[in-house]
Amino acid sequence: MLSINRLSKNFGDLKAVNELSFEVPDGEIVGFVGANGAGKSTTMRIAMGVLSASSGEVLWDGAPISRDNQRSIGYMPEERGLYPKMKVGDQLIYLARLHGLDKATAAKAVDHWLAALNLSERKNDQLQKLSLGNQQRVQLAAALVFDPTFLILDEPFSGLDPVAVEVMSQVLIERAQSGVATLFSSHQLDLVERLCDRVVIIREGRLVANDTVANLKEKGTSTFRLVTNCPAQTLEELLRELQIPASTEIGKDLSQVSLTWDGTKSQELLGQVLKHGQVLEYGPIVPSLTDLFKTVVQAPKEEEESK
Ligand SMILES: Nc1ncnc2c1ncn2[C@@H]1O[C@H](COP(=O)(O)OP(=O)(O)OP(=O)(O)O)[C@@H](O)[C@H]1O
Repeated sequence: MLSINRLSKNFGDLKAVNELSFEVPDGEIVGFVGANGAGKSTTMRIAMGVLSASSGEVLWDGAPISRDNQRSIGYMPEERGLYPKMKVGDQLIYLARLHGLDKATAAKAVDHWLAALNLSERKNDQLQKLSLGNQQRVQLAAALVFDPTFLILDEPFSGLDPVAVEVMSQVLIERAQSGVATLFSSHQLDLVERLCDRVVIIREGRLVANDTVANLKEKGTSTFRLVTNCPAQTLEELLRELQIPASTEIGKDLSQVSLTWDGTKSQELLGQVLKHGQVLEYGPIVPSLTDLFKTVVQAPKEEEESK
């Protein structure tokens, strides 16, 4: 398990990471989400020991980062970092050996990951001759080739075509199923929603949400929608009678009325509407992770609220 405990990082006056705490349990994929400059890469760099913290700590299975446990972490840095002129296969073997694999095991692992990421034919090409998307696949192979227990991936999906996204997604799901703890940052919230057990949202270095996608959606569901063929005038009378403040919209063909409201007296309204017509749609509007993210990121900050 990866534990981030009250981690802070200051760059001069800027608090890039501010008392941040969360965990990535074994076998879970945790999505790390935040606007540009929120502090995701800084947190990941500190976790990898590339950058020092101003305060707080990062623990890998209860221990601070060391040469030993660094070997069990697959890292894909934002700035990438492979050798452009080295052949794909050679650098993966080099990395696997660096992480302690013997020659034969390293060669086998490289062939396995190149095949899994559809790169076998590029094994003897220089990295720089590959397209950016394929270079990114090699970066993922580099993070995986020594069979890490943890994965820290900084925007692994950026710039990938849909096929590559699918390949990478499957790889991450399989790794999680075999017990690997994965933290990945991404701005592709549809992917985060699909892949992650848990989502950590940060804003200006601070934690604003740490929950399952399902729980976040449940908490963020505050709007109801009802569509009916009951006459608009009748519906408006019902709303007045029940004192429900709702916005109604009459369909283009005038045969349907839809309304959205905060869910007050939803059952009573449903019962009344059914006496006057058919209910064609009824229920809470479940927000997407993108909607929730916008709400969280655009919400007034606490200090502004308290002014
Ligand atoms: N070495 C540095 N020196 C000074 N400021 C830095 C340094 N590294 C990062 N920052 C600042 O820290 C803040 C957090 O940056 P960071 O790269 O962690 O954000 P991020 O969430 O990864 O953003 P993005 O989604 O754009 O990659 C930003 O304001 C950034 O400008």
